[in-house]
Amino acid sequence: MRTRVKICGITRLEDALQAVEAGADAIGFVFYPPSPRAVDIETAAGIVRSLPPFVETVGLFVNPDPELVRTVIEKVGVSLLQFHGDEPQTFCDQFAHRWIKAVRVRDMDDVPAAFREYPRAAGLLVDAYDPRKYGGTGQIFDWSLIPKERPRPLILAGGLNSANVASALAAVRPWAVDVSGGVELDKGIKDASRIIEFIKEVNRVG
Ligand SMILES: O=C(O)c1ccccc1NCC(=O)[C@H](O)[C@H](O)COP(=O)(O)O
Repeated sequence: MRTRVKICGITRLEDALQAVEAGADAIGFVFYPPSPRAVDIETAAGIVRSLPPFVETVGLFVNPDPELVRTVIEKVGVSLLQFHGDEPQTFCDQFAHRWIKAVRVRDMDDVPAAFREYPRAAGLLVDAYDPRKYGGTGQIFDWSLIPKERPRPLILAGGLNSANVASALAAVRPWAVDVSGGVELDKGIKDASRIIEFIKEVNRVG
């Protein structure tokens, strides 16, 4: 099975179109104002409306006000929600919309515990733990902490780039990979050649 690719932290139409052209399956928008990759609703809506069909569009939130999530669903039209904070399952499940949950991995039980805690999540995104940041850290973590046993799809994130993604795929065998900093020129500004190299490398390994 081909490994899916999500390019996260999109703030510009040209980056979204280049990601799709390069073969990205999903693009992510950060609706978390403290992030240097935060995007406003009007910009994200304009990007989503310009995309071809069959591209997953992901709205990322960190401990959001539910009203913000509803506004993003209604005005941007994202196809999937990503909760990247401390949201419990009851919170994530209130929007009648498909969602995934991010877990920042520090020890062996974090992933099994999250699969138990979020049985209604469409998948689990595993990311590096940093006490100062919820995500977009640019750091890899110890992939041996991810169990082989997974009841639902697992998405690997955290410090991935074209130089390390082959080892990551060999070690983890995830359903999908998620990258942000590894394909950027600057925060929120993607680099077409890095996106192309990254996706080429994922497809080479499979
Ligand atoms: O990207 C951010 O700034 C961000 C801020 C707060 C929570 C999540 C955030 N990004 C989440 C993502 O999905 C990133 O793609 C993921 O953390 C990996 O980022 P990177 O290590 O830079 O590839």
